[in-house]
Amino acid sequence: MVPPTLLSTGNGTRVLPPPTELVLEGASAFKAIPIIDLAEEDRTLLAEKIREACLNVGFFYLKNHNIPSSTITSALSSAHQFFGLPLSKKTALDIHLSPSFKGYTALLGENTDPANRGDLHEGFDLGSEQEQGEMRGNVWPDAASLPGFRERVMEYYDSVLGLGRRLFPLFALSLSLPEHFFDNKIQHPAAIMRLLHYPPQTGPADDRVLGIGAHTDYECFTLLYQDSVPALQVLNAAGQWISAPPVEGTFVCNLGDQFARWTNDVYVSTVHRAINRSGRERYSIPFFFGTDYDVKLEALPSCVSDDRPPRYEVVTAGEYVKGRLEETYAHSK
Ligand SMILES: O=C(O)CCC(=O)C(=O)O
Ligand SMILES: [Fe+2]
Repeated sequence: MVPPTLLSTGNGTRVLPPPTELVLEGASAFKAIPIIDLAEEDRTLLAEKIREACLNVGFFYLKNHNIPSSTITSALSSAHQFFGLPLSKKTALDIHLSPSFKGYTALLGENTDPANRGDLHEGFDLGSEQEQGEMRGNVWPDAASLPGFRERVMEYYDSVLGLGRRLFPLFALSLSLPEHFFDNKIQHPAAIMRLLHYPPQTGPADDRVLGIGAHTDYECFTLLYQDSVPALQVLNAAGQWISAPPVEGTFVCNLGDQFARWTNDVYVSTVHRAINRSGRERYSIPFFFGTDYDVKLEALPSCVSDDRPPRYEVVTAGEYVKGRLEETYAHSK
């Protein structure tokens, strides 16, 4: 683990040293996922805890996130209702019909790990209704089938978007950047949210069919709400799958590949998967927080040093995610 890292400026203010000095090159065989308490009032300490989790694990639970439990319960029950619709109503919204990758993915319709045969979940993807970019364009079940669905789901979307916006200044501090560094890059974020349903997997295990195959996420970070059914596992540097079970009152936050590129691999985008062997239906709601479409993912100044030159070609955030989505859905076209 990383030793205490606070530097004193002599006038009482504390500044975190450049994160490049602390990189362990993915050497962490973590055994558990840390919990970060957003009620912590010392922002430097909070940023330091986030930094440690980002350098070593790439995953953390967030507690005291201030999203009302009624908003969460209502989004979860909307997911139950949506997946309970007749298959024809769901396939009418097939994600393959949408140029912006919004809508329904059937069981085995997605294959997150190319070595696998398809993922054992069904999903419903949606994005911002305000965003003006190329990825705009939600599709919805007709209001008569699911009255209030759109409103309830968008209320949840807006709340989690707000939580994501609160995290960016903390990520900035954790990277020794000015607190408001990301503000002008998340004006119209193309954040994608998914409702997911994992039926229980029974019978003999086929390692090529999992709830969701081993993968990393594409955006900056993901805020995942999982119901009370465990399934999520996170890969540590020793090649062990570490469980990330539901912890009441928390979201799981994990870093994605946009952040790994931006931080020049100083922060880790950790491989994870989900397998539902609980015997119960499982529902989860990942929210993938990417930046504005045109933001260039150029190695951040605090993440480059003589020993650590930029590792990635510069691309825009939007093109990067679009390319990854095209690959994901290509197999089932
Ligand atoms: O449902 C989960 O626990 C994980 C979902 C996930 O990893 C994803 O959708 O990228
Ligand atoms: Fe994921």
